[in-house]
Amino acid sequence: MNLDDVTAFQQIDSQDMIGQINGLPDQLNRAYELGKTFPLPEKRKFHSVLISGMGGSAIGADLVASYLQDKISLPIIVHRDYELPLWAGEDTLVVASSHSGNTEETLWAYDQARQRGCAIVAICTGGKLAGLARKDGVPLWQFDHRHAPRTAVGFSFGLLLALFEQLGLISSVEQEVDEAVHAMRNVQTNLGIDVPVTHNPAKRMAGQLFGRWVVVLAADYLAPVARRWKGQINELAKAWAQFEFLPEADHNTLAGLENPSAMLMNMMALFIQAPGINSRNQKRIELTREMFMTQGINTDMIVARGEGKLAHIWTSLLFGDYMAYYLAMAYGIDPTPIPILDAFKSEMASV
Ligand SMILES: O=P(O)(O)OC[C@H]1O[C@](O)(CO)[C@@H](O)[C@@H]1O
Repeated sequence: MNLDDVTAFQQIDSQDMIGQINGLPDQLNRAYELGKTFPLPEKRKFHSVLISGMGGSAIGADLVASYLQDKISLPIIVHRDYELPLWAGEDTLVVASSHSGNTEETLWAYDQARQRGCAIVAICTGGKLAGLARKDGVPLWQFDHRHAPRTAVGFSFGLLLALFEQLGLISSVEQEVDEAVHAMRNVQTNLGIDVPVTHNPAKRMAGQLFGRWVVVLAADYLAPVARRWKGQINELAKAWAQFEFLPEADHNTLAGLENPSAMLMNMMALFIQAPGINSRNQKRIELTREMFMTQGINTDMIVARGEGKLAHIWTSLLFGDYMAYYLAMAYGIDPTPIPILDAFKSEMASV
């Protein structure tokens, strides 16, 4: 597929996924402002925050947790499962985050949080979770968004940020949000569908990844961005990908670069770098990449843009979203429907 053939894109992309990706800076801004208008739980003093969600509704929580690691004194745990940990109790704020409001793991966690007397906030577009929150008098943060949950990452992130601010758990990050939005708009000028391959790094990278096994590596506050890249490659391009976090990967993954050699020769390792991450981790990224190359593995580096952490997170995330979109186009695959995940959900609902 010619990655400059915009007419062919329009035929494949049945539900305007590219429109959603283009709209992410506005979405982030809107969500952050909207979150400042929503109701809070009565209790305001917590020892911990647990955010329950899956897939596209969990990744925003990962990003918030790592962005706030040096800004908040409470632990934030992202929970992608049914049973809540024993420590979750009356001093825990549980945020149930589900775009559809119908994800069974999140509804299960919501139910347990109610039984344990946790303070709860429900974030969703509707569904069962909205109904339960209304019935139970739980603060309901309902937003309007009619596309796939993974395209609502600006909402799942921006609403949580506003929640923490409203609760007084962090000081205002408005300036950083503005800077991130500005930096995203800047990088978009090189990433859009009208920008030809010769000037478009996301298209070029998609060309490199076509037919390859992909691993994305990152450290520090960019670790969840590697996870987002992996999820977007899976769900948009219907392609295999994995993520690895540094420094941990230097203590095991590196040792696995020998076998099976045929598969490793078909691998592409992507490293996400930024000037704001711990200087030892920056060094590790360079050295780890060198080790991969010495083993004969193809690599590439993505350098986050903008000044602050939030801009780094969002510019590198946005690059990944465009790249995954172009990879879907290269494979000739509609990036929005995820039939196998839907079929699996129905199967689970029937047993
Ligand atoms: O945000 P929801 O509606 O809870 O869905 C969670 C995840 O489930 C999926 O629909 C697939 O199972 C993902 O696309 C989504 O991110």
